[in-house]
Amino acid sequence: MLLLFGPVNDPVQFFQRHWDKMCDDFLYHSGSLILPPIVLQCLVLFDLDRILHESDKNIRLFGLYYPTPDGETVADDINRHYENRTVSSIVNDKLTYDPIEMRTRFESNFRRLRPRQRALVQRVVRAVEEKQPLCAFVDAPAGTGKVFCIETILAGIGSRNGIGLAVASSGIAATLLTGGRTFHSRFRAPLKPDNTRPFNIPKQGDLAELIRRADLIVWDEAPMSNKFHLKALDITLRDPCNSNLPFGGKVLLLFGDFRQVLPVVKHGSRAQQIDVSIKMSPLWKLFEVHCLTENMRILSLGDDPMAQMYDVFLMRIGNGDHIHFVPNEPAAVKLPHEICTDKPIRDLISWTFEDVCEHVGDADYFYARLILYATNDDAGCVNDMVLNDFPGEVRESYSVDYPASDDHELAIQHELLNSLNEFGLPPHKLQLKIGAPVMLLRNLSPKQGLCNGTRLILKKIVDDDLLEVTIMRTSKTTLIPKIDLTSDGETTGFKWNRRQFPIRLAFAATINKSQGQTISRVGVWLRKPVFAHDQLYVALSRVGHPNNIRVVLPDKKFITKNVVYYELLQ
Ligand SMILES: Nc1ncnc2c1ncn2[C@@H]1O[C@H](COP(=O)(O)OP(=O)(O)OP(=O)(O)O)[C@@H](O)[C@H]1O
Repeated sequence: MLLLFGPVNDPVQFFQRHWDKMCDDFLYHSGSLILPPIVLQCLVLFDLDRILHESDKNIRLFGLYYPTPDGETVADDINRHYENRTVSSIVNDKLTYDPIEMRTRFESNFRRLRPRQRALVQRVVRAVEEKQPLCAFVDAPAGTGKVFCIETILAGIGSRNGIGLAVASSGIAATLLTGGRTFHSRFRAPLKPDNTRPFNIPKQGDLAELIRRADLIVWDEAPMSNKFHLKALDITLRDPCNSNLPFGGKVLLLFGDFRQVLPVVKHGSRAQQIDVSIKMSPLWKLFEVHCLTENMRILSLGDDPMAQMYDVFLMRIGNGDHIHFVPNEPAAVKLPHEICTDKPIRDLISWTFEDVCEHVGDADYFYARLILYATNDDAGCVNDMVLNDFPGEVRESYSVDYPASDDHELAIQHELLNSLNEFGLPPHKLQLKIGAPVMLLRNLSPKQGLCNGTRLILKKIVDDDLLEVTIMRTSKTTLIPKIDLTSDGETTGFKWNRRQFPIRLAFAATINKSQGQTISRVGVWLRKPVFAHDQLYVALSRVGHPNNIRVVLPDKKFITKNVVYYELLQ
């Protein structure tokens, strides 16, 4: 992580000083065998190289080389021996599951599938068994069992010793899938989409081998991605698969909901936003569409009429079915008074974070609670208010800000940079308290579940450059270093860096950040109304029952705006 994101000025010296602290695993596995330091160094370098490859980097880029010419081969041989591998490590990683356990999971889930879920799973498993190409899109509104179906399909493939690659457009969604990776990291896709070039995957490399051997590719939250990425994936898969069929003849399964956040087009018009949707891709016509319609979260509540009514209401919000809401105001919607209040934000904070002082550091408590707002202007304000009431001493971390170029004229503008509070960057003056929730702002290690949007609990400030945190969803403890985050330079006209912990407080977050997260108690602060497609639906659908949500609106009639791009929902 330090090499990828951190301020390690001299990686070679850093390695020489610390390599011996990184070889505990190898010493443990070597048992009675004594490995000389030079071999241990090779093993550490080999492991580093493997980790860097996940981010499309390698040790040589950091000036690190094996101490002997055959170091890499020696390390690979030893690793293969320990792990009993016969194929490349990247493929091996995908084959480490137990097929018997997979069969048990598949059979247990399969019995519970609802009719539409079952039809989908059977269709996919049959295509894989018969090696038939398949392109399918699964329209899955919130709670209809998308993750449940994906996991069932992956278990079915795993039970036959097959390989299923699970990717997602966002880091958060990737962490919910077994072996999930972001689409960008798995396929080495550039952030700026280009539909004319394949992704950078050499045909003879490990990744190409993995793609060739994969029986299935599942892509969750596909509607959040740009149509050019779909096209580039098509071109990319044909080469390693030696096939001219679309997507190399693979079984490709896209999951998602067009009622959710769309691909980002900065300052884009409605037409531009719609145009980049995968639905506008010429490839879209190849996809057969399956619909999951039963909200399993609501079904699990039993025969609860309020939950059922809330489900119907949510679908109307998502589909922009406003006709009966506010006559003559197509973008306006009157929210039910049961979920609304015009009381001050302080009341919303007390309701959402009830008895917060008794839950300092309580991961389950904070995982279940979040306040959402629509615009970035409101960022910080709610977080600061809650932090004020939160017990404990305020700890401050100041960033070091500097222009990305060496231009001396720019170099004197530190104070100006310190004063900027750009979206996606942590603040210059980061105020924290031990036991408070924070949110990660970068995909540090999707494999460890450290993604942009991952919520954490701050456990300890180890020193000025390191935080000890607990990942809320898994309760695992990990370390977060200070890293260099680059601003896109939109405000300043030039790019600049901020060296800071890549986090923000997470009592409150934007609606967009909450996508894909199930939260038990949600406060929505709509001081300013939503501005993007189906943001209101995303906010309201985080919960399955009206008792678990409170919306603060400035309008006493509880009328607010709902933005829906109907073209994408047809
Ligand atoms: N057929 C099923 N039988 C029993 N439980 C199910 C079934 N399908 C889904 N569930 C359960 O319903 C809940 C919601 O399912 P899941 O998380 O898969 O939905 P989702 O569509 O991914 O939701 P979201 O997009 O809101 O995160 C989960 O607790 C899941 O285990």
